[in-house]
Amino acid sequence: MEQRKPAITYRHATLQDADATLNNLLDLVVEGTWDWNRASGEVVRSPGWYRMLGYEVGVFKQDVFTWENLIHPDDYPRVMQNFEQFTAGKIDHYSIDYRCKKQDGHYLWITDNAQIIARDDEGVVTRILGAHLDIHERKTAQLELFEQNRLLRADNVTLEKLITQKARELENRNRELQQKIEQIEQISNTDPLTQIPNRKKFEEELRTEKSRSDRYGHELSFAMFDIDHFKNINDTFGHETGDKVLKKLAAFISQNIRDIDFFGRWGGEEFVLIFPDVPLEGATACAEKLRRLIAEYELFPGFKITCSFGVTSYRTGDSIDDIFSRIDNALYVAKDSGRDRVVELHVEAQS
Ligand SMILES: Nc1nc2c(ncn2[C@@H]2O[C@H](COP(=O)(O)OP(=O)(O)OP(=O)(O)O)[C@@H](O)[C@H]2O)c(=O)[nH]1
Repeated sequence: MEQRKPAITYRHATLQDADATLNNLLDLVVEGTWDWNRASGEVVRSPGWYRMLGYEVGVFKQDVFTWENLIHPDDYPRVMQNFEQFTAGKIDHYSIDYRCKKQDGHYLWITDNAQIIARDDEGVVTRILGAHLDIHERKTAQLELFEQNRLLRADNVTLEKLITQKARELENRNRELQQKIEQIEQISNTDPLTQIPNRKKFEEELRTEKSRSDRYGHELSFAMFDIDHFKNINDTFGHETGDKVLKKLAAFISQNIRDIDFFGRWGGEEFVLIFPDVPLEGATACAEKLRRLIAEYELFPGFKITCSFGVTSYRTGDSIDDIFSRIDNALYVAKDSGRDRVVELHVEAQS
């Protein structure tokens, strides 16, 4: 039978060119190669070998200890035994899965394949070529499956128990997710400076209370207040002090309202209050109490502020714009008539 000649794919003018082709091809088709030479004691490793484990190329000494130090301690005896049997000619093939330490400290499952390519006159191995392949995903999936099968087969673990365990894990995961969702919701509803509800949350709350009032015919009132001459505070003491004033005031108001009242920051130096189940007169009295408390409160030693309030109540069929137009007018009148006062605007006053 005629012998098939190997096809000659490459012709190189120099050995250097041939080396370059070989190295580039190796880097393309195998993830990491190694080449052990007994005479020099060196192990030459390809760039892919370093990259697979996340190390900078060439960072290690080119000796066998580098390799031995990276093998997972649980796999080490098995790998060494296999390697010795291979070099002693007791097994024909060297192909073994084990874990190698990556730069980030985690371990990567690899398959290590090797071939003896030179022996001396006495038959002692003098050169071995090998290649590492990343099998991490496949191996970890396989091990998890083995573990589940093992648990299933174990006398004390029934399928039912395994399902219960998985269900519990899922429950914990769901609880964590729920907590994350609540945290995100909390952040999106809170004013970052004062840590009280923001305008978005206020508008949501307003819609809810409006529907509740429509449904049950409950009274519903609102107040908006604004710090007097706040611009002067910023201009005189600086923006940072202005921020501290806003924070202190927000905390102070929060402590002086009922739990069911809603208090939020509308924006800038304006704040809003919702008084569910309270008629206009009640809201005005509450605003008056707050106005007085603020005027008496020393935010910093010797430092006081005043606020102007606009108050109105809800009339069935009012739109949010109607409510705001009234409350804005009331606040405008409070400012225009000298500040540090509460002005209420009856529904009839608008109609
Ligand atoms: N420090 C600080 N200042 C703010 C913030 N938001 C708005 N301001 C300032 O609040 C000031 C509001 O000024 P004006 O609207 O003129 O009102 P005012 O000086 O309080 O005067 P009246 O309301 O008429 O009594 C502006 O100088 C804004 O820059 C904030 O978050 N921090």
